[in-house]
Amino acid sequence: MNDKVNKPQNRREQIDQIVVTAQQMREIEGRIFKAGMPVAALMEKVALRIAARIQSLYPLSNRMKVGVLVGPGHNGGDALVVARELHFQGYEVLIYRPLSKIKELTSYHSDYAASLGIPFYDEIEPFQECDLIIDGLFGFGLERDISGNIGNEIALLNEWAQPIISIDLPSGIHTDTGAVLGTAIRATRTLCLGLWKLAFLQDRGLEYIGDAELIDFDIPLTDIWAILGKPVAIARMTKAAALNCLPLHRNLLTHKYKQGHLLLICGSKRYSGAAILSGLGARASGVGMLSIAIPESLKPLLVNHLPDALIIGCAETPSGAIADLPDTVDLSNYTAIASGPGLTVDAKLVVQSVFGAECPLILDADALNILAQLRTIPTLLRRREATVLTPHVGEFKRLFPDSAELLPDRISAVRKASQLSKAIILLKGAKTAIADAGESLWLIPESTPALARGGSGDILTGLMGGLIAQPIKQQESLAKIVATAAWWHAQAGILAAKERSELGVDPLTLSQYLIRVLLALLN
Ligand SMILES: NC(=O)C1=CN([C@@H]2O[C@H](COP(=O)(O)OP(=O)(O)OC[C@H]3O[C@@H](n4cnc5c(N)ncnc54)[C@H](O)[C@@H]3O)[C@@H](O)[C@H]2O)[C@@H](O)CC1
Ligand SMILES: Nc1ncnc2c1ncn2[C@@H]1O[C@H](COP(=O)(O)OP(=O)(O)O)[C@@H](O)[C@H]1O
Ligand SMILES: [K+]
Repeated sequence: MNDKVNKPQNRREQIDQIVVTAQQMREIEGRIFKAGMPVAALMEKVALRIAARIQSLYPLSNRMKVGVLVGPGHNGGDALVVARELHFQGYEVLIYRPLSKIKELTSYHSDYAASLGIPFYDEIEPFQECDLIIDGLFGFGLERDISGNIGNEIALLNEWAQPIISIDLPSGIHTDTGAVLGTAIRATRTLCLGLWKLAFLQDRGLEYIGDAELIDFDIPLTDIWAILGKPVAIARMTKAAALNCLPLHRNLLTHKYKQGHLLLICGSKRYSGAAILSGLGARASGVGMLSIAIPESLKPLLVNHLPDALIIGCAETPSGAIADLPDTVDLSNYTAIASGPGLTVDAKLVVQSVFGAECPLILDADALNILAQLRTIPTLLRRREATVLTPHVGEFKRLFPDSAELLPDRISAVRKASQLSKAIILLKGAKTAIADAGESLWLIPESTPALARGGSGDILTGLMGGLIAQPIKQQESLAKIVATAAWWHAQAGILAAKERSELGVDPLTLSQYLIRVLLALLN
């Protein structure tokens, strides 16, 4: 079983971890062309794979009318090759080509398609009859807003019911930020070509991208590393990447204190459930020892739910928040501390008291609000050990008002905040992003809106604390372990949603699916 964990990654596993900007994609392609690959040959190869995929998704039935939207660049060129192939396979094809000034290679394909008798149109109206639309208007070459008539025609097209497959990117979506440039195609599915573009990992463009899949066209890994460096600065957290950071196999001679000791500081009279949920998340991590500091009056409740945890009753403020940790607590006993869920901002003293701890510190929820009151950046810069912050966008804005100006470009915003504060920051969302002070950036590519539910973040805090507390392979960075926790959490959500529907993923259920994610990996 250990062999499974240590096995070298195959090409597809490596490709799946890579994310590029438009500029990087251009440079990588540039190397391929410079090495001798003809541009036309590459276009043919890519487009044949796209055509094959489209045929498997939409097999030819008696009547299948396909509308192909063709832009002025090589995205349009790809679309024309697809149009030609589908025509030869017996699909009824029509082409919308709104711009007459087009690149040379694209114009050759355009001439040939026309010579075959495929009809061309410069208005969208006739395409309402189509069973399927293929969007090859713009790919990663789109630099300015789509304007004028094309914009209006896209808006009209978006109101129709037939499926739309976008080639490379939905036309109108910015390759790096996911922003809508004027108007954009709302695709049912997008076939991303060669390497994942950044837009697929930004929340903003997701509603336009639809289902996303990668069409590999054998870009040599050496050309990728030559442009991106190795290890890459921005990576997608996939199963293959997570494998090394999960505590799947224990040392035979281990004992409980060797498996990490997490201190969770959470809960208040007002929010007692948050303490339970964080505790359940931590328990699922398999951490050797779990201590939970909570207001004294919650002790019976916590013992009831987590009999395995060491419950530390703390003095309470008049509002029922933790006033301070008891003198008997020695912070040097823990391998990680996680604080925040359910604390309320009245627990200011206790949050302040853990800043001096010499182990990784994870701050979430109210601990983040308290941090913002204490002045985020100077406070974090005084920390000697690593700090991990797990804000959602609202908390992020309170913590880092200056970096938040970069929103909705979440990736740039989280990276800047991390550089300024030297903390590892996990910005929650549909595509959660984890930045490590400019060192690395991890993105969680798969998740489910089923997780958008009060309390699911509390599970994540406990799980992450428990994972960080454990002895993970030394060469793995803390940011990668944080990203692994987020991956694990998201996978549990996906699995639970599959079996119980998106409404069936309450946080308690979510905590029970965490272990099933590991079981699936082991089997
Ligand atoms: N070389 C090849 O054959 C390959 C082609 N690929 C395809 O090529 C695409 C990139 O091709 P290009 O660099 O030609 O770029 P695009 O086809 O994405 O579009 C750029 C073209 O649109 C024009 N343009 C940009 N913004 C506009 C606007 N707002 N209104 C009107 N015109 C505008 C530009 O002047 C340029 O002619 C990829 O997305 C992909 O589909 C690659 O993925 C694979 C290899
Ligand atoms: N639309 C979505 N798609 C996928 N995951 C989501 C979505 N919305 C929220 N999440 C995830 O759900 C969790 C919510 O956490 P948080 O906002 O802290 O909630 P709470 O504090 O109530 O527990 C985060 O892990 C976040 O990434
Ligand atoms: K496109």
